[in-house]
Amino acid sequence: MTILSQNFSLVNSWVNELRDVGVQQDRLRFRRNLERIGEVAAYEISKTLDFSEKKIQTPLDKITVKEIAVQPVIVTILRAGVPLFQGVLNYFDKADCGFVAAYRKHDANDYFSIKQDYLTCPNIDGRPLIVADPMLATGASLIEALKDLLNHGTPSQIHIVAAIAAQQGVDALQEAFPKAKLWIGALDQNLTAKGYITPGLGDAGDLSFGEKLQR
Ligand SMILES: O=c1cc[nH]c(=O)[nH]1
Repeated sequence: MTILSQNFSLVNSWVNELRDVGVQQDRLRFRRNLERIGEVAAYEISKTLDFSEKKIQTPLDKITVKEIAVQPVIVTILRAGVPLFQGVLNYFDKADCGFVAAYRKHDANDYFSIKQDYLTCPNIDGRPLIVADPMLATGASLIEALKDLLNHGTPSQIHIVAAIAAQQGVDALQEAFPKAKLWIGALDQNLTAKGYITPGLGDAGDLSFGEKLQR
């Protein structure tokens, strides 16, 4: 697991702004900070990919260069994942993309189960798979989405990008997918009874796009 804020960088400032109630209501800034974390994660992931040689012609000469051998597939879970996903896609601009729709269905006691009702993805066989999910809380929706994705093919690598992860979600994910590499903005220790990361930042989907109606 790589914690992108561990060595103190701009990522710390972006995560701080995501968390800060005095700043996080600025939706444009909130989404852009998620996007920036996605961009940094994409850059770090790119260092772990396979590169192959190709020849290009400059205006002056031919040159042999190194290029990403196989473009990744980037997947996100709607709707909260969209800004982080956009950041990863900004850098991996030749990637293919997939989408999963999942939501927490709450019962009368406010316990929730994960309902996944849509998945579309291009061929992931032999390609790096990057899943962008901003809040890795229990890991339940991510694990379910990944299991479903792996019914569609076998990626060469699995990378998970999150802005904030809870230790419980990290543990669950690492147990279910020991080979997956995690790239997270910051690691928090706790979850509330309702499955929110604490201190966390609140509801990433609502802060990005407005408060949803409960269903
Ligand atoms: O803390 C959390 C957990 C899941 N989703 C969120 O938006 N926030």
